[in-house]
Amino acid sequence: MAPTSHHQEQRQHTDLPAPPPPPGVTNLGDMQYSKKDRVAVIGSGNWGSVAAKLVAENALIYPHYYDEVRMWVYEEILPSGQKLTDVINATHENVKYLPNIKLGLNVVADPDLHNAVKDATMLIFVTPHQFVDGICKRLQGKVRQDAKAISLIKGMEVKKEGPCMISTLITEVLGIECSVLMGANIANEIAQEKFSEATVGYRDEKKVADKWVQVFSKSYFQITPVKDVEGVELCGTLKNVVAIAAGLVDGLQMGNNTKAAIMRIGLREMRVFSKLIFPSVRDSTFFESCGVADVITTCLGGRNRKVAEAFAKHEGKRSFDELEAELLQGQKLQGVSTAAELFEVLKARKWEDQFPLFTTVHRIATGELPPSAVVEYSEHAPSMVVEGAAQYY
Ligand SMILES: NC(=O)c1ccc[n+]([C@@H]2O[C@H](COP(=O)([O-])OP(=O)(O)OC[C@H]3O[C@@H](n4cnc5c(N)ncnc54)[C@H](O)[C@@H]3O)[C@@H](O)[C@H]2O)c1
Ligand SMILES: O=P(O)(O)OC[C@H](O)CO
Repeated sequence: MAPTSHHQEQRQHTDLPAPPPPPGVTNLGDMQYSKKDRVAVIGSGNWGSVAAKLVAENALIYPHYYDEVRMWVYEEILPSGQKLTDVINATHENVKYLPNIKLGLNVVADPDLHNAVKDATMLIFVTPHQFVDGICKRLQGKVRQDAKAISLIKGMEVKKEGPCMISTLITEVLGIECSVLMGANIANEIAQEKFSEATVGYRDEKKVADKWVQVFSKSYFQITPVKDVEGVELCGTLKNVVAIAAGLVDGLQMGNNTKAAIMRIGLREMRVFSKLIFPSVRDSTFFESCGVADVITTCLGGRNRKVAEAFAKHEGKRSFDELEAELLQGQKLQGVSTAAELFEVLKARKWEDQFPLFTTVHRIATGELPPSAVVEYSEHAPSMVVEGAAQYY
């Protein structure tokens, strides 16, 4: 049965004038007051829960949002025998994926995907990337055609014709516009309201980007809109492969200089790959939170780094899948599958030599190379430049 909202009495400030726009937002135009928006979050993992907390707080502050934020939960039974959704709705905490953080009384966990998105005008997609295709297919014909979407998902799909970004997949399957939000955003830190930044990538309409900026912004979470969906999304996607390399370096105890070198080489491959695939990608995007800042934070403190460190410590004898299950308890890595997807693209285009770090990470993850190979390719790199790429180095 679909859950109901218990929190109407919790709404605050609805009779007050709207607060000033957040930093970076110049003009919300008439969209700010013309109709109420209903926000739904599709996904409820570590970052999904934080996203729900952020938007639910803002939904109570701004009068032009409905209070209730529905969060679709992939239902599971906890060791206590209770359903995760029941526990979230009773305690207002995602005890499995974001323990000890209150999500807000207006976040309603809903295991029914169709009900979760019903009447929503703003759809936030935030699941591990491997599940989004199936979720979108289930949502076909079930979302409002005037709804706007945003993807917080760091990952991509590979189709016959090449890489397909998740925002594109959402647009293709659901027929609605999709922006992206990426950045140096380790979820647990934002949940604790520690200052950080993010980047919204949008395609055409700045007005739409401004709405997304508004609904996510807090004084401790500052967002810059950038008209470069592909650049922002590729940054968020590819940095997970660099994070695996950084974790291997940590596991091999190679020190800070080596790790900094891996981060630099990784950022360079991110930029070259992005620009070869989408020449419209802007250089400046790599200097936003979604670019260099996310590479840094993910290589210092992310889950991909953590699991790759353990993989190297075990000399590749325990698989990433096994270590992921043991170390992350249900949370998902994106870097290993992204390395495989990336490798498919590189192989199809005969670009493997052009991207030695990306290629080597994949070969290490599959057991073809030992973890130490992460630093054993770079002497070959400069001479290998495919046509069109030289300009990006
Ligand atoms: N956690 C972070 O710090 C962080 C920060 C920024 C971006 N991201 C990105 O956000 C996306 C979502 O990550 P997360 O951290 O919210 O999730 P997570 O890794 O914490 O949790 C995994 C989620 O997948 C769900 N799930 C498991 N099997 C499923 C299935 N078959 N179908 C659908 N869902 C299933 C689980 O219920 C859980 O909600 C990823 O692309 C990630 O890269 C994460
Ligand atoms: O924990 P990771 O490695 O999935 O990274 C989390 C975020 O993407 C960091 O911005």
